[in-house]
Amino acid sequence: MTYQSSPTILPGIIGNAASIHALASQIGKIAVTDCPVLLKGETGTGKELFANAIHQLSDRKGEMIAVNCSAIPEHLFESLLFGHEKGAFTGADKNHDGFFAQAHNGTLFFDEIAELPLVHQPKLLRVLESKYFCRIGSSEKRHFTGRIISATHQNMSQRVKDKAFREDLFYRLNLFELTIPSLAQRREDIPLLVHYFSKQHKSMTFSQCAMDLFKYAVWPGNIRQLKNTIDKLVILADDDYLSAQCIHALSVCEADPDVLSKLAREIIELPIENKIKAIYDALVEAAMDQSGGNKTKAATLLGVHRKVIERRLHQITATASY
Ligand SMILES: Nc1ncnc2c1ncn2[C@@H]1O[C@H](COP(=O)(O)OP(=O)(O)OP(=O)(O)O)[C@@H](O)[C@H]1O
Repeated sequence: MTYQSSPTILPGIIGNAASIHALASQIGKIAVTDCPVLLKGETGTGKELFANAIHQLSDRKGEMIAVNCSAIPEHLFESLLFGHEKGAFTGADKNHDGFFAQAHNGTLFFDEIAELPLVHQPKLLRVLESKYFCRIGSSEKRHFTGRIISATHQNMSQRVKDKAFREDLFYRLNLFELTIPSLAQRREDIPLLVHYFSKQHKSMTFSQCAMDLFKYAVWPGNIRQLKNTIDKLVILADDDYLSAQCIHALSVCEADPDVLSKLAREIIELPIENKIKAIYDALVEAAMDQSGGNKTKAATLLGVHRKVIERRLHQITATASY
């Protein structure tokens, strides 16, 4: 199964699912404004990549500064965000720009925003409302010119209900709230992504069964997990052809137990004239997969002449290449 190109729908983002097109269209309109954006989505769905795309499409001259809110040491919070003056505290031996200054005319990306400790939330709110901040040890007001994008995999409304997140800050951050779909919600993009990630190492061919396995596997880590799986598979592969059997042997991903019923459902939904062809193709692909790509062995498995397999594979390849 080969693909000639991987549609880049936004800078660095691969996808062709309707949900991703809808998101890209919204982002095209939002990116050019100064409005804060809250990106929601499961881990590994690409929230940071989308934040980057928004930054790049915004034409902002400054950099995007990414801050992981769950990893900021409590005692360094103010110094890291606001910066400090030389001599402001023991160890402050020179002036230091914090994240607000570093994101001058750029974007300040707060990853894992739900993890921002309650005690620090009013400090962030104050900058968002006033657009000004002061370095520690100075009363000079500095203008914050960056744009705020934040991201979370948590249910923010629930965090607000639980009093773990301030409601006023939440409403400041989520002027635009965008949800990145999970991989399970955009399974049709899996072949594109598999091809894109494998091509970063070398050109590989995947059997249809291998693709079906990826398409219906369980991906709790979403695109990050898919990428890591493909990286591992391509590095460990003995040649440039990967069958479902090789993937099973390396046990790199967990198959969805419902895979057969999902495939059957897809075939059932096809128009009547395509049903038999789809079953026939699936059988040829399965036989090729089981025989490790050997046409003679695949023909023996199906009880047909080798030429039947060759003809069918030729037709499948002609329609699958795009
Ligand atoms: N649509 C995509 N096209 C290409 N690569 C993608 C896409 N989405 C995600 N990735 C890749 O998947 C990995 C995870 O993406 P990213 O770090 O942006 O996810 P995240 O949602 O921010 O994760 P977390 O919630 O764990 O911080 C990265 O290697 C990224 O390049």
